[in-house]
Order: sequence, then structure tokens, then C-alpha cells
Amino acid sequence: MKIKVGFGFDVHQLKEGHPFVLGGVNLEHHSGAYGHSDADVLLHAICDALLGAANLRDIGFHFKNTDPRWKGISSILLLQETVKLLDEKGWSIGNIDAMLCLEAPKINPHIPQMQKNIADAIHMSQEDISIKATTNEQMGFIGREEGVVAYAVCLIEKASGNR
Ligand SMILES: Nc1ccn([C@@H]2O[C@H](COP(=O)(O)O)[C@@H](O)[C@H]2O)c(=O)n1
Ligand SMILES: C[C@@]1(CO)OP(=O)(O)OP(=O)(O)OC[C@H]1O
Repeated sequence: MKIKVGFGFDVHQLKEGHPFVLGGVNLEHHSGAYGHSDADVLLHAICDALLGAANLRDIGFHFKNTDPRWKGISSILLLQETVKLLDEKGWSIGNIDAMLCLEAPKINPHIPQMQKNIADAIHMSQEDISIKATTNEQMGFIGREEGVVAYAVCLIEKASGNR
């Protein structure tokens, strides 16, 4: 069995009146993340962790932020496309562990739904998808609610000699 780890990071600006989608959940908040897609930083960090583990470049390499196909797209679809890229190389996902960093809103009540959205989208057990959150203790751009950050690590595996 071949096992690899991957790491991903993403950051998006927060702007008044924008939708705020994290882990496929639409959060009620005065501001939301701004990007070319739905700007779901959590899913983008997870995509980058998966691509990094498989040495398949990064999310912007596969889904360019100038491509009209991805304008406003749900990042759940980008995650599904990412998992297909890994699948083509024979990789399956062991587990994902992610960390959100934002002052507000509180993420804890939404974590089970985020885990379910991800698990359903890429056919994993919710038990293998960990999501956590922290504030930045009111410091810096996160503390001023100008941006939201996510980090993710993952483990992927395949039988030795498989593709
Ligand atoms: N947006 C957030 C931030 C934090 N949490 C939860 O609150 C706990 C305390 O956060 P601190 O940054 O003050 O340490 C944290 O461990 C999370 O459980 C949250 O749900 N949403
Ligand atoms: C997801 C993509 C593509 O729509 O755009 P954004 O939503 O701007 O997100 P980012 O994390 O900057 O990078 C990847 C992009 O190419």
C-alpha cells in the first residue's frame, strides 16, 4: 500500500452582502466570501490538499479563475472533479482534516452538515472528514473580518503497483 499526505490552504476576501458558503452550507451572515467561484475556502483548501497529496498541481491549475465555466460555480462540483482526477490515478482518500479561521459566524453548529455535504459529494464516510474552527483572536485581517482562511490535510492511498 502506497500512502501520501497532502496540505492545502486558501483565503478569500469577505465583502458585505455576499453569500457565505462554507463546506457547501449557506451561512446567514452580514458578509460573505468573494471569488470567481462560490469562494468556498474550506472546499478549496481540501481540493488543494488532495491535489497536493497526489502531486497533481493545484486548484487554480485545473480550474482557472478566468474560465467562465467556473464563474459562480458550486465548489462541491470542483471537489467532485478533483476527486475524479485522483481516481484516474488510482488514489482513494483515507481521511481529511480541515481548520477554518474566521471571527464569525460560529461554525460549530454547521459542522455536521458540512461533513455530510462533503461525504455525500465524494462518497466518503463522515467519520473520515474532520472540520474545526478557530477565531484569530480579533487580530489582523481575519480579526477585522476582512477575510476567511482554511487549512486542510489529507491522507490518500493506493495499492502498490496500481497505476
Ligand atoms: N468561527 C468560529 C470560531 C470558533 N469556533 C469555536 O469556538 C471555539 C473557541 O474559539 P477561539 O478562537 O476563541 O479559541 C473554537 O475552538 C471552536 O470550537 C466556532 O465554532 N466558529
Ligand atoms: C476556484 C477558482 C475557480 O473558479 O476560483 P476562486 O473562487 O477565485 O478560488 P481560488 O481559491 O482563488 O482559486 C481557484 C480558482 O481558480
